[in-house]
Amino acid sequence: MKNDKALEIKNLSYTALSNEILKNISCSFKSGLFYSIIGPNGSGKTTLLRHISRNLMPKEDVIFIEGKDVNDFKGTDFAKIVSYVPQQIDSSCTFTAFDVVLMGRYPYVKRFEGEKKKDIDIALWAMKATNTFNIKDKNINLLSGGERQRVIIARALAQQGKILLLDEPTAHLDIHHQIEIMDTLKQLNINYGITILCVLHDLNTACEYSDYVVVMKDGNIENMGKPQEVLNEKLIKKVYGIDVSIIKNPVNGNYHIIPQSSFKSNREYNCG
Ligand SMILES: Nc1ncnc2c1ncn2[C@@H]1O[C@H](COP(=O)(O)OP(=O)(O)OP(=O)(O)O)[C@@H](O)[C@H]1O
Repeated sequence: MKNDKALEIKNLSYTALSNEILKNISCSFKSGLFYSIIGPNGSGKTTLLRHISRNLMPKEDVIFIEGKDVNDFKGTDFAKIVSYVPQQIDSSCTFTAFDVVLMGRYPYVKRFEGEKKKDIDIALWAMKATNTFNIKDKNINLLSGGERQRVIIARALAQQGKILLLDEPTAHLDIHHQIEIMDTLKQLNINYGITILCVLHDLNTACEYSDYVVVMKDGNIENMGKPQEVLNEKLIKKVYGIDVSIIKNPVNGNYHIIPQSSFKSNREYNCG
């Protein structure tokens, strides 16, 4: 149901090797909305996603999915709700792209039964949605970084979770595929009501696609809210230490952030 709490975090802290990486984080995410998690390198974004996805098991009574402690889910039940696209992809296997996407169906496949036609159809749908259908028979090792990234996103889609976590999903992609993947994620968010939490570095992409942004700094949530309400010059200076100008995107009227570099090129550009 739209705007119900899909996910709630209460006082999440995490220390590793004496580093306090997450500092008493509390926040909640409404169902069916698109959230971007932004912040400087090392601010704790990946560590936060790894806790939500149970890659780092949180303590009890800290992270709740639809009101239930994530510790209380069986593995396959959790995987039917939450899918995770990590930043680093293990490509040491020798499977085809299609095999990898079909693995996303593992929570639904009963032991000794194998995949059914429905699983295969959903895997093929996920490949079409991510524009990877044409490379379905290729060995995953032979794909480019961007192609592999799209296959991994397809695998997460095939899992059909209500909550999709993505860690820099466009990091290896060219500009065409960046837009294609972000548009696909937004369509899934709108058409299927999937709640999306997506770590992004590009502030303008975050502005374009997100209902809310979560701004992290030094293991804390510095601010959380609608992009145009949160991402002002003062906050960006505080969090990233840079000056920016904010204008209206002349094409669609959206908020657009322009970083101010102190470097001035001698080259002349004819911008016609
Ligand atoms: N297991 C660990 N042991 C020690 N330090 C860690 C561990 N995992 C993460 N860190 C540190 O915690 C901090 C936050 O890391 P994290 O990967 O969550 O940041 P991030 O915001 O995702 O960064 P980036 O934008 O560079 O991907 C970093 O300083 C990192 O070195």
